[in-house]
Amino acid sequence: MQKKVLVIEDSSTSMKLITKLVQQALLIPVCASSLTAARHMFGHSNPEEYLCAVVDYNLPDAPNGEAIDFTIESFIPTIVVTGRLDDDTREHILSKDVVDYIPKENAQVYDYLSRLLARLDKNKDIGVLVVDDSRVGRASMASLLRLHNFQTFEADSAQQGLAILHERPNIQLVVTDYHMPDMNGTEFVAELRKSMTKERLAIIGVSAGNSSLLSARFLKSGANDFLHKPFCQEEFLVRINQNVEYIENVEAIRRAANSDYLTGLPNRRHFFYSVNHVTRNQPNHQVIALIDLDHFKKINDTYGHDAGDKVLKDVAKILASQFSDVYVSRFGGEEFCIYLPDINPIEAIERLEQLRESIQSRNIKFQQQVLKVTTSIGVTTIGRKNLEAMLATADSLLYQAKSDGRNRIVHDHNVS
Ligand SMILES: Nc1nc2c(ncn2[C@@H]2O[C@H](COP(=O)(O)OP(=O)(O)OP(=O)(O)O)[C@@H](O)[C@H]2O)c(=O)[nH]1
Repeated sequence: MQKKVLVIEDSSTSMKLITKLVQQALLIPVCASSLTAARHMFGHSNPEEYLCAVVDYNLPDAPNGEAIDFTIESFIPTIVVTGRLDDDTREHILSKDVVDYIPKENAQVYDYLSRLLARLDKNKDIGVLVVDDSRVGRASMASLLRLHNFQTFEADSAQQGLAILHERPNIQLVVTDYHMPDMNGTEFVAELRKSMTKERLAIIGVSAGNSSLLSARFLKSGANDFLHKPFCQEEFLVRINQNVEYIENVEAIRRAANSDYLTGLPNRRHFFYSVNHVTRNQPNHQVIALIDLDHFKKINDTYGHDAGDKVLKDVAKILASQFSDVYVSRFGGEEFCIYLPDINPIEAIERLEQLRESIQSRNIKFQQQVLKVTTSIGVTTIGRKNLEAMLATADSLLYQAKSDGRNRIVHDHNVS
């Protein structure tokens, strides 16, 4: 469900800018130009409907941050924007349980706000583990993380931390103290790095130790970052967000490198990588199917390239849903490939026949038109060690399916 953002701001220029950012983040702005209007608009709404509130510190009927108290008391995570840049205001704002404080210094603050809104929305699915034997230390870091919507887990020892990580695959970040009873922080980091890379799990070391060597030891043991205690709330959260963004960016690059831009299916390179892993274990039976759309050029020529793209996307969806248990790829153009390991060849051919029929009977909607397409499929059931050799056989069977009239399967099972 699309979440709402309560915006309380008396400057119409700022309101316009913030409203636009909220909409760009695919959230619904609920706008009020004063505290009174905000109370009226919020009424008895359910705070769960709101992702957060963006509140101006100084309003005509709330000159000293009273609107912040209202949103916090209403259980809405609160981001404060203010034109006041003095330290007293900053201290006053940060003494309250706000998500963040954004001084209106320059145009960059709106970029920061935009990223913050996107983060708050995404953070609800991200786990962060805090490992510290001090209950107070753990609780203070965990409560800051909760303000930023993270799913937060706490461990009072390295062993407990390892157990929680094992149970919670959505943990993307660990914040660990150095002094712990069973294992120190750098030993804990080294242990984690045995199974999880920096790109899969970010680790931030924290310590009150005076030695500047400690940060180097954490980093050399595999931590992504380090913070000296006591740290300021803003620095802690900025570092947390930066490290989470790093993991997300690496994942986005990995996904883009491995998938076909149009259909989202694994691309040829990734298919070879995954399938070569499986073939090394020499599965009992292996089936490879090469699937090629028939007379696809005619669809492009008649209805345009966008219509052709829509056909490719719809066919890819059918493939992905009917063969989610095996390996599917768009090889390029209008050609797809499926690799089925450990399968009875007859069952594989039946499944591929169902696929051919599903594609043939699908009404593909493009603008006001309904498009139809058929496929020719070459299937080799003679498993070989070498993937290229199986593909070459499937290709010649596909060629035969085309020359026999298209919209059919040609296979080599039990053909002498
Ligand atoms: N819309 C669209 N067309 C593509 C894409 N990639 C390749 N094509 C087109 O796919 C068509 C393939 O045409 P051909 O190789 O002649 O094959 P065909 O028309 O399907 O004929 P047969 O395979 O012999 O049945 C060409 O017109 C390419 O431009 C794509 O990503 N999108």
